[in-house]
Amino acid sequence: MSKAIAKTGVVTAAGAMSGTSLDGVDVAVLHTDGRDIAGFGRSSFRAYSASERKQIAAGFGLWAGNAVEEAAAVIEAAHLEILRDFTDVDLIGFHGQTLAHAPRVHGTLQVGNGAMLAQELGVPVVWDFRTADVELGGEGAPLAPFFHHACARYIKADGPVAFLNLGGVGNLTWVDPSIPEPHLEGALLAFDTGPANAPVNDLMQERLGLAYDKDGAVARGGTVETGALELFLAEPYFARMPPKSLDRNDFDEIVALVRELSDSDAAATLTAMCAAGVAEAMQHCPCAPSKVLVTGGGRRNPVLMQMLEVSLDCPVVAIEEVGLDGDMLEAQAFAYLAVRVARGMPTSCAGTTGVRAAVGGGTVSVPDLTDRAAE
Ligand SMILES: Nc1ncnc2c1ncn2[C@@H]1O[C@H](COP(=O)(O)OP(=O)(O)OP(=O)(O)O)[C@@H](O)[C@H]1O
Ligand SMILES: CC(=O)N[C@H]1[C@@H]2OC[C@@H](O2)[C@@H](O)[C@@H]1O[C@H](C)C(=O)O
Repeated sequence: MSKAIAKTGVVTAAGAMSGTSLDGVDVAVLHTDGRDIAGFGRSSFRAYSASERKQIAAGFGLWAGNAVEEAAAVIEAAHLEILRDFTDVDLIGFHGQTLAHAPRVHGTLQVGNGAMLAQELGVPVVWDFRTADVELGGEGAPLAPFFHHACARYIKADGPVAFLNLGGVGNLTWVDPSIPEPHLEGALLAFDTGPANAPVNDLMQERLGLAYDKDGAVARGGTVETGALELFLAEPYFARMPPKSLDRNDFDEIVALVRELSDSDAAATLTAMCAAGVAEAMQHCPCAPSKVLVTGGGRRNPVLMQMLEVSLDCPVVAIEEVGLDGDMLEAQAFAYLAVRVARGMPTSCAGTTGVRAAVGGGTVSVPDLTDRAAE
């Protein structure tokens, strides 16, 4: 006996996301038919301990081996813990943890076994969202854009808007909500903008033993070193046309560009690099969006937000201004994508990952409840 997923109508899904900054697992509930947002449900966050963070980070950049298996075990245990509180949903979208991402060379690796989670939780789990896209020639990321299209319609945006996620890595989605499905390739342009908070976090950890530059307190007193900023913008990534995506550690060496600088000048310069990457990215938008809606932890950094306001030609606001939740948007996205995968709807297209045809990636694991029914 297995638990089937309804083929039509609004269902309730929970999305679980563990992002590149390794702060913890976000879980958020969404009511949707896979096309429109019918409503938002509750959400929760489960932080990683310092030792869990260390074990997961030991797997960064690796594709197999003990460190990867250990990281996967930590991811699975943390997700089981938080998701036990969400077994009343119809299905779960489980992103897992990206350990390595090199779509044109090796592929993409998100660890955590969704089939095991489905069996343990007794709820269907959709997982491994990125592999199919990469196998068909796509970047495998970003995948939130189809959800951004639904969000733009939900907030009744009357023209193009942009969603900017500032986590460890930055990603931008330009959306024209007036172009409906099934023509999303003309409605969306999305790609990673460059490093966002990851280099600042690494600097804070290395020099001050801090997890991040809270409220931009260190960067605030600093001066941006323009020479380092120019070297950063000369990186070939910025000359590439989208679609394009990044691994968390692709820009590791940029921390070296600020090695000689004081703590505050270095923090200011790395923060300015994040903003400059976004400014470069905006030039690719088919037309200017009316607003840039910022999600992810970077929206809490006033120094970064001010740099963005100065360097972009349109208003930049935290996404709460339009009534959405900037901490949970990615978790909600994977709830939305799970429903689409379960219903055979596409989750990426040429404008989002560069994949040639619209594809629906993901594995659906339905628990076998035979033993439970007999109990
Ligand atoms: N008050 C704050 N001041 C400055 N920076 C902050 C603040 N709050 C959060 N951040 C930054 O945001 C980061 C977390 O962002 P977020 O949770 O969006 O990342 P993520 O989802 O793990 O990453 P990604 O989207 O790349 O997968 C923190 O590591 C920190 O750098
Ligand atoms: C390979 C991978 O996990 N990429 C993440 C990462 O974190 C931010 C950025 O890089 C984005 O491309 C993506 O995540 C979001 C949720 C996405 O797929 O839309």
